[in-house]
This record gives sequence, C-alpha cells and structure tokens, in this order.
Amino acid sequence: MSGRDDSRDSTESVIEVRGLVNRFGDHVVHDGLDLTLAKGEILGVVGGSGTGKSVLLRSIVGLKRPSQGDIEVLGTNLSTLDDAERSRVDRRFGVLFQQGALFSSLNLQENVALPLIEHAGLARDDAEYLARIKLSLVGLSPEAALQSPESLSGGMIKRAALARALALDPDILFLDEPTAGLDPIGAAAFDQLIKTLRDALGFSVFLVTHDLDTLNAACDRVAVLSQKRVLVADTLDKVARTDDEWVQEYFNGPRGRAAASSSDRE
Ligand SMILES: Nc1ncnc2c1ncn2[C@@H]1O[C@H](COP(=O)(O)OP(=O)(O)OP(=O)(O)O)[C@@H](O)[C@H]1O
Repeated sequence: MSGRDDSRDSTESVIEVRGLVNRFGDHVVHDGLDLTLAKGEILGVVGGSGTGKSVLLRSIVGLKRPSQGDIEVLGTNLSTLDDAERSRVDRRFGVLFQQGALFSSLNLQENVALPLIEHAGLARDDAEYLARIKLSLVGLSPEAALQSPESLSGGMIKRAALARALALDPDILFLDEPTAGLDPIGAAAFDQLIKTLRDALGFSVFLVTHDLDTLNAACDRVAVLSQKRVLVADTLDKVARTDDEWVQEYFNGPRGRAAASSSDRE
C-alpha cells in the first residue's frame, strides 16, 4: 500500500497535493497525504467520519494552513503566495459548503450577484443580470431568482448556492457533501446537474461525499482517505476491489450493492 495517488500522472492536473501533514495539537489528521485532481474530472473524496475530508478541502481552498507539505493549484504552489496573489488564485475556485448558507436578507439573484460585485467589481444591474443567467443554468427560473432563500425548498437552495459558487466562472469547483439533506430524487437531480455543468463548462470538481449514489452517478474517480492519507484513488470499480476493511464494508456492504445496482438500471 503506497498511499500515493499516481494514477493520473500522465494527464494535466489542476491540484497536486504532496506530502500533506495536518495536525491539531497532538492529533495528526493527515500524515504524508498525496492527491491529484486532473483537469476536467469529477473526483469523489470519501472516507470514514473524522478521516479529514473537510480538513483536506479547507487546506486546498486556503482556510487551513497545512502543518507541512505542498499544495499546487493551477500550477502555483500555494505556500509561496502573498495575500494578493492568493486572492487571485481564490477567485478561480467556487466553493459550496455543506451549510451553503445564503444570506436570508437577500433574494437569490442578489445572493448570486454579491461575488460579482465584490470580487469582479461589476455594477449592481450587470451583476444581477449575470446572476439570473447563472440561476437559469442551475434550473432556477427568473421568478425564483426574486425569492428569498427562506421561502424555498432545500433542493432549490442547494441550486442557488451552486449558482453562487459558479458566479465567477471557477476553474475548480469544491463541493462538501452537496446532496446531504436532499431527498433521493432531489439528490439524483443534483448529481446529474453537476455532471451536465462540468461537461458544458469544463471545470474540475473536488467533491467530498458520503453518498454512494453520487459516486456512482457523477464521479470519474474516487479517492479514499484512510490511515491519515489517500489509500487509493482510481475508478470506482477498481477502488471497490481494494483489499481494505472500510472499503469493502462501504462499497460492497448492503448500501453499496444497492447503489451500484440502481446505477446499473439507469
Ligand atoms: N479546527 C479544528 N480543531 C481541532 N480539531 C479539528 C479541527 N477541525 C477538524 N478537526 C479534527 O480533524 C479530524 C478530521 O475532521 P474532518 O472534519 O476533516 O473529518 P471528515 O472526514 O470531514 O469527517 P465527517 O465525514 O464526519 O464530516 C477530526 O478528528 C476533527 O475533530
């Protein structure tokens, strides 16, 4: 077991994590973690609770400074950047957090317009016009664009948060448990939406999930976090054949078999 993710070395990568170490006091969460996100792929990141999926995401998007190791994003080593350079890289990310909080005092169109006004310097009218286009991309109508988040379903709020993450046309989209809290039909539609948008817009996706249906429906590769590093990163078929207790229980237990057979039927 090498703990390395070298299966995409021959393709262009947008994220290269090498030798990542993350500690909180004495608690070592990552210890020499390697991971690659290839350009244009949807990578599902899975692992047991507390294996450090969110900490990994937060390290890459700059919310957690790594204890050691290198993170190269879009060809730039993040540890070498000053604040201004860092914020230029950040603008190429779209992030949808699990609690993808929208501002409840703003309607959807105003929520999506906000990054366009704050980070791209657009005038309000132009930003709201673009926001309506982004909202329609994720399947939300001009009528929904004028509603406040509080009056909408969980699925619509997720879509609006996705539209906001896409506001600045990111190269890399980070999603933390995007289908958590959605009913199975809403979750399946969201998986399909991510795939459709990736195909249309060409961004790369780093997707933390527990949802086996999402892995089956949307992900090109799956990375398993275990023992403080990436145990394996490969196609779902190959990952599911990895000789590891957690992997076997997760992918080949009753829920894993059900998810695999429902994706076969599609
Ligand atoms: N700010 C923090 N301070 C101290 N410990 C932290 C902090 N953030 C995360 N941790 C610890 O790091 C470990 C990994 O947390 P993380 O949230 O990344 O796990 P996860 O794999 O995303 O889990 P889950 O699937 O339950 O969401 C956990 O043991 C957590 O308690």
